[in-house]
Amino acid sequence: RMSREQKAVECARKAFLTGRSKPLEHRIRQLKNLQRFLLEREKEIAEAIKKDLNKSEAGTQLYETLGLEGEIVLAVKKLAEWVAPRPVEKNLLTISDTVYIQPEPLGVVLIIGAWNYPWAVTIQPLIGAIAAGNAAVVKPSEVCVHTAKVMEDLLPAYIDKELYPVVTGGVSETQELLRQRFDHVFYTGNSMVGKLVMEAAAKHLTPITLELGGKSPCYIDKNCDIPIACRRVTWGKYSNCGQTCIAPDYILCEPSIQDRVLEEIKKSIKAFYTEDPKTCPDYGRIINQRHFKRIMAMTEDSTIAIGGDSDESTCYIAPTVLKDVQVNSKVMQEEIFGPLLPILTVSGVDEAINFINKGEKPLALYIFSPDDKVIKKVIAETSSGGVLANDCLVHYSVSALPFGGVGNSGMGSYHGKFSFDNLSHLRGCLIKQLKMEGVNDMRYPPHTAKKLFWARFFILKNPDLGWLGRMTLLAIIAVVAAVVLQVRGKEETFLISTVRKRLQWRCILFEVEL
Ligand SMILES: NC(=O)C1=CN([C@@H]2O[C@H](COP(=O)(O)OP(=O)(O)OC[C@H]3O[C@@H](n4cnc5c(N)ncnc54)[C@H](O)[C@@H]3O)[C@@H](O)[C@H]2O)C=CC1
Ligand SMILES: CCCCCCCCCCCC(=O)O
Repeated sequence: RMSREQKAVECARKAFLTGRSKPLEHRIRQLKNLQRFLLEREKEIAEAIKKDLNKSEAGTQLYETLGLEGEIVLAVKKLAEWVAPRPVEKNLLTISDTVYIQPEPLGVVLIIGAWNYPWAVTIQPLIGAIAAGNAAVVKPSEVCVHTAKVMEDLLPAYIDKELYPVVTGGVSETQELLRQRFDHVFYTGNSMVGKLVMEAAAKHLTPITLELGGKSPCYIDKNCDIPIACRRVTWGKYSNCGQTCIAPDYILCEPSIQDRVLEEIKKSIKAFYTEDPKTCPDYGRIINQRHFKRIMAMTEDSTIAIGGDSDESTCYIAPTVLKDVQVNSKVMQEEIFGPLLPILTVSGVDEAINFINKGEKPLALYIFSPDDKVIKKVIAETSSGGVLANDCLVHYSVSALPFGGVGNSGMGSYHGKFSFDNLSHLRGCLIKQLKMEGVNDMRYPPHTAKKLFWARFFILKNPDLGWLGRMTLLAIIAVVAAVVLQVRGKEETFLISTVRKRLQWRCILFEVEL
């Protein structure tokens, strides 16, 4: 008997094979339906996420649905351009051919979402999958019980439910899905499960995108405007109660500014979340007791400088800052994913860079400095999924930037056109005419030194030399063609003149293209 997961995949595959996901009009209609869903179901979305994560309605819009709407609007506007053939530069050998990249759908994509921004990380890949003409099986995180239910119950009323089925469930259902054959798996979540996803996908040689996490460092230079830096870091850290994949995980700064940093973070916490964050509607909760216990255990061997209060029954942990934290302390052993902000002191930017480079490549890296040289030095001497100077999180909202990790923080990227390209096959296409066979002589056996000489010339020369360069080169081609063709009779002389004329035409066409 087929499992529910198998049935969903088979249904999506069957729908994909009808070809209806491919026409541009279909993709745009589905994207607009998705946008309508976000607007018409705003209330249900907000209520569910309030129950799951204690997010306020404004917070849900600001951090989740606004970004999704922006991505839909962009995809609808740009889709005709994205799906169109992309002409590429040619070498002399292919100068008279049509050479281009044709993006084509991959097939059926599996989207496995995480719980922390359950709409953003589940629907954003779906936007890419629809735009690229794929079918997609959507698996929201079971950890956000109410949100998963809204997705399962309401989404099918808006978008093609056969092409884009929602499958809910936990670990065993996800494992059952992963046993099926997909054309791409897009996973968001922790690195440990990321490895299991990769292993399962390897069995079918299925390409994957892994949007993972890690410890994103934040270096604060002693010369920067500390109140402003700390305000931005406080926002980046405590939004969604620290449960953000790109939250600054820890601060690196010189000992001389640690107290000022503490003072300013304290002021910002108060300004954002009042004296009593527990009663503030903009301050979230830890997703469940397992994570609550995990986070609280991290504070055990460090000094709490700010916050530290907690309430297990409501999964509340106050915005907390730990000072003079040691490298081997518990809080530095794994991604915190909660409202703890450790400060580690370093002697300066060089030590900060060494420290960062000893760890895994992070998803985000933050530098606060007024000095462009310091910023550029950190960028040049480190690696991370994304890097931000003098702010936190906002790179996530720029559709023109690829969002994704590197090394331990993931592979592949998305947002805007990157989502489209990631979930498309970029097919290389070359269309040649059956004429001008003489030009090909240099590649046919018997191979000789002379033919090789001309092959080198034709293959290695890049005709992107401007108008004059191209004219000269095209003239040379005509001469070369004459040599290679080894003119032997009237018939072939005619051929040469045809080649020459054709090349001249090409030349004129090039100018028109310009
Ligand atoms: N790079 C990015 O865009 C993002 C990364 N993250 C990262 O995700 C992590 C937090 O999410 P998680 O707690 O992992 O979310 P989670 O517990 O919701 O798991 C994510 C998905 O994996 C599935 N899953 C869990 N265990 C599994 C198993 N053994 N086999 C197969 N599937 C399984 C779940 O059903 C769920 O759909 C953090 O490390 C965070 O940094 C979170 C959001 C965005
Ligand atoms: C107005 C600025 C909005 C900034 C948006 C930040 C959203 C962060 C979402 C991070 C992704 C994740 O952790 O799932």
